[in-house]
Amino acid sequence: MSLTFATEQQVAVAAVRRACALTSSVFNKLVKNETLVKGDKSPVTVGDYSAQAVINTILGRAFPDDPIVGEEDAADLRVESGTALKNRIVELANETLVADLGIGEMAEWGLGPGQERIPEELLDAIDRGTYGGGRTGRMWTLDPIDGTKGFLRGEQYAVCLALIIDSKVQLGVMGCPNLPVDATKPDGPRGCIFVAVRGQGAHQTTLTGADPVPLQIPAFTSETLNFLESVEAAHSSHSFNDRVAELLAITRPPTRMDSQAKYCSLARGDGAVYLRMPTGVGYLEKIWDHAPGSILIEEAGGIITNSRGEPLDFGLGRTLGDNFGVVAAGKEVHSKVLAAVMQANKEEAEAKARSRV
Ligand SMILES: Nc1ncnc2c1ncn2[C@@H]1O[C@H](COP(=O)(O)O)[C@@H](OP(=O)(O)O)[C@H]1O
Ligand SMILES: [Mg+2]
Ligand SMILES: [Mg+2]
Ligand SMILES: [Mg+2]
Repeated sequence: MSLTFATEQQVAVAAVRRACALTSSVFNKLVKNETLVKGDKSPVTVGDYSAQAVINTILGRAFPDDPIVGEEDAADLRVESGTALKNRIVELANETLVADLGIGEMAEWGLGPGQERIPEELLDAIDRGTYGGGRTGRMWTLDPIDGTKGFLRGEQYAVCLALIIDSKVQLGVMGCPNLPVDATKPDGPRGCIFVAVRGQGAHQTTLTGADPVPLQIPAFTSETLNFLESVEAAHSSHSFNDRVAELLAITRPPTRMDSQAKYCSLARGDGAVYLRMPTGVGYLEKIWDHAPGSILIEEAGGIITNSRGEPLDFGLGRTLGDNFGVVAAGKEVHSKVLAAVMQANKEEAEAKARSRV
């Protein structure tokens, strides 16, 4: 393991880039009967599974001793009723793995012509992601498609991968195939990769790795402040954000966007604040939904905490534990937003107490 994580970065970028090519082509071919419904009711597509199969295959070859905390598992594909879906996933994953080597890619990562896997190997690759996480050791965390709902709508989603060592995120790589390269040109070229390495900063490239741009969260004035928030009202409280915006006298409307593309947009200054407060249904946030985004924000000069001002804890297992939400913003803005979040929380608690008497 090198301290600069040069190899890890190279492997992670290659894996995310291949997965982005796969998900883009799946979107174009996606048909309804290839969409399952998991226990949590989120749509799990052939894209989620095959992207996890590809990335875990690459990680398994490059770093055979590293465990992976991945969102998906292959249980539904190992039963009779999952056969058709499994066959489609095997075909797609293999198509992606055998594509010609690109710049910075190595055949020993299981890539290139002739590197087809048998179905069992690909299902096992998906199940490499069942690691439980924890306080110590080196592990990867993967969300093969974050923002599945955005993906299905043809809007924003992200392929998200992070390396965690002893509970601290050291490397984050996110691929956003539908994100405009330049937010001021929404109809311009799309598709970006975001990379952050602890202590080494953050940058964005195109999906092919071209045009690297270092990322630094810019300063915002009270007139330019705005929120980034989930499209899905079930994932974070829109009304809470409205109240915080009111307390901060924010006039610009929020930008709604699925997935960790919100962290990417924040890191390059497309929006000023990412606020994700729980909706009160007891949902625990997952580490793969925040690990790469959190290091991107920190390396772009920002701060990310929960609504109590505490750092997110990536050492608790597959989840972030008790859900006190997420507040991410540039350094100066973060403290102001946090104060307003605490005020809004206090108001909510008081209103609740009043309704009880
Ligand atoms: N009740 C809930 N509260 C918060 N997040 C939730 C949730 N139900 C699902 N999610 C998570 O929200 C993620 C999407 O976030 P966003 O709203 O920012 O796009 C989902 O990731 P997946 O799409 O990878 O399943 C899922 O992990
Ligand atoms: Mg999901
Ligand atoms: Mg997710
Ligand atoms: Mg996902």
